[in-house]
Amino acid sequence: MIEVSNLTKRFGATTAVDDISFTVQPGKVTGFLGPNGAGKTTTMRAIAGLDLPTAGTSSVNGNRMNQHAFPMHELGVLLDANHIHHGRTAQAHLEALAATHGIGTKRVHEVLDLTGLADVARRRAGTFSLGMRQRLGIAAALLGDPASFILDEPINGLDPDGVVWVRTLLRRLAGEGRTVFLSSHLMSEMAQTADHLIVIGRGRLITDSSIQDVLGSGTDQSRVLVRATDPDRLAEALAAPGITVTRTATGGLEVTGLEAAAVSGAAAALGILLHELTTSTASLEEAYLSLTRSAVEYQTAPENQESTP
Ligand SMILES: Nc1ncnc2c1ncn2[C@@H]1O[C@H](COP(=O)(O)OP(=O)(O)OP(=O)(O)O)[C@@H](O)[C@H]1O
Repeated sequence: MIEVSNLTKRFGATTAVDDISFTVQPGKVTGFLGPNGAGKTTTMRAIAGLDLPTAGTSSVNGNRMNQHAFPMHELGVLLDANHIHHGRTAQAHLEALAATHGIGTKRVHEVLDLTGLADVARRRAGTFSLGMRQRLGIAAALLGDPASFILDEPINGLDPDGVVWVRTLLRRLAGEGRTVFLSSHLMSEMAQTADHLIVIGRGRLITDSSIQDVLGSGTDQSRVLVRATDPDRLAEALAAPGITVTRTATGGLEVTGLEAAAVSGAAAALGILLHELTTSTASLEEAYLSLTRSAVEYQTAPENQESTP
């Protein structure tokens, strides 16, 4: 379990993390989201004991990181895949790390196998692609067989096979009862991997909820997409307070405020045939954008925004 209590971190005049508190539960994959500069990396570095907070505390498996005798057995950390000795082979890099904790070569070979790096174990890490460095970083995080993990953008640079592999690995680690905390900007991937989400913006906590709750908060309602033989008559019949019916560019109808069954019932009563009836819920991306709209530090102007003279 990872616990963060009233954590604040300032860099000079910049407050990177502003009095945030949350708990990352074991047995789940928890996603950590926020716009650029929101304070995710700073929070993760503080949890890992790499930076001292200005105020507040964090603990991993019940203790502060600097109180653990063997940190690698408590927390697997991937913060920067480039933080490797480029002249060392992958195997030598892992062996050097393992030696600091009395971990044997057998475990080094196990994690090389687990991360698909066995064939390149004797290549210098400096020649690795970003994806291979990510795998090496994950291998290092796994070395101590820890109960908790923090991973900053672990799928950055991975090919589709690698992305699926990380997803499967993280789900398995959570399934074994471990605590898994990861950041990513890839919403579609987060939606498939995480059970729970912590969202921050400008250093403050915005949301600490299950992924279902976050999805439910993104738009007011689900939408029903309809394709029918007589869309105009159907639209007229569906019109009522609280219900919006709009025409789509391809001649269908998008209905909010009504369940799919009610739409098909109205169509049947009028003898209108339906070619398509689909309920679409908000994507995680929509939900996330709506949650963080006011917390985006580096915002691009909407494409259709007119410039003021
Ligand atoms: N060592 C540092 N010195 C000064 N300012 C820093 C330092 N590290 C982070 N910051 C600032 O703290 C804020 C939070 O940065 P942080 O890297 O934690 O955000 P993030 O959410 O991880 O962003 P991104 O998604 O872009 O990686 C930013 O304004 C950043 O410029």
